[in-house]
Amino acid sequence: SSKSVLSQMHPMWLGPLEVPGGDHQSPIDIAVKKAVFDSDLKPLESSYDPQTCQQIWNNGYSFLVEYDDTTDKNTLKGGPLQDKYRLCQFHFHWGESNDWGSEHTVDRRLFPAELHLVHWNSDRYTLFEEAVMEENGLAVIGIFLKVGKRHEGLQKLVDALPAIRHKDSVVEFTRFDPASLLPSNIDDYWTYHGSLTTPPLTESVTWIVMKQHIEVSHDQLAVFRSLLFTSAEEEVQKSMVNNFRVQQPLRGRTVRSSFT
Ligand SMILES: NS(=O)(=O)c1ccc(O)c(NC(=O)NCCc2ccccn2)c1
Ligand SMILES: [Zn+2]
Repeated sequence: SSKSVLSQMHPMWLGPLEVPGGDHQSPIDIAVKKAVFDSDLKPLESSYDPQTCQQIWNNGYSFLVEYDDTTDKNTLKGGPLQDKYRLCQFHFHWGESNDWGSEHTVDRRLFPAELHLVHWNSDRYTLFEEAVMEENGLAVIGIFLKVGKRHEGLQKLVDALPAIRHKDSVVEFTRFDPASLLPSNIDDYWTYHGSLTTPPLTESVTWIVMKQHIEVSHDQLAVFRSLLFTSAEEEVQKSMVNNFRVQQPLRGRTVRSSFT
């Protein structure tokens, strides 16, 4: 799973840190007209097993739904990827209002939230912690959330949030199908090479940002904002909102699109 060394390495997330010398940082603004159509990009192939869903927990920065990634039961391949990647967790970033919250933007347009499905290269590495340090180590699918109709698949997750309000709270969470959160069209996406958007900010991510968003209701998103950054012991409780990083310079990178 993806917790462990990463969270110990950075006890405090002090906001959008600049990484000295990092020129492949994420997130970025996706300028649609500047994206280059690449006909070699294949359709994405994902295969997820809901039975491998294990827990949902608040890590003090977001909430994560974690999967058993000790076998090749949840795989992602195709698209821009040369190898097979294994899902380890998914999480979200969101704002205090519906006007902002996403990490990536499209022609500077902000969305109220963004879902990240985190996969690591199981053809070349044996652990997430290894892959996170390598250039071709991770593949993260980014999906924008818009406020609209209620998302039936999301509700099971929303109902679990009150049990993990505080930092470091964990509850068992089973039989959740991550595919239920994918938009109907996963063939249209942008892809570029970038980084984790939180410490350690390593430049190990092949980003795959979906053109089609998913819709969630205002009330569902409001439950995200009821989470807390702080642990139960802390006197001052802080709402978990605005847990996104600001857009980073493109530094000459090309964003490719799988569609014209
Ligand atoms: N947001 S992201 O780029 O998809 C991503 C994916 C997998 C990850 O492990 C991380 N980062 C991560 O887990 N960092 C350790 C916990 C932490 C530390 C500081 C701020 C936020 N989160 C970010
Ligand atoms: Zn993320």
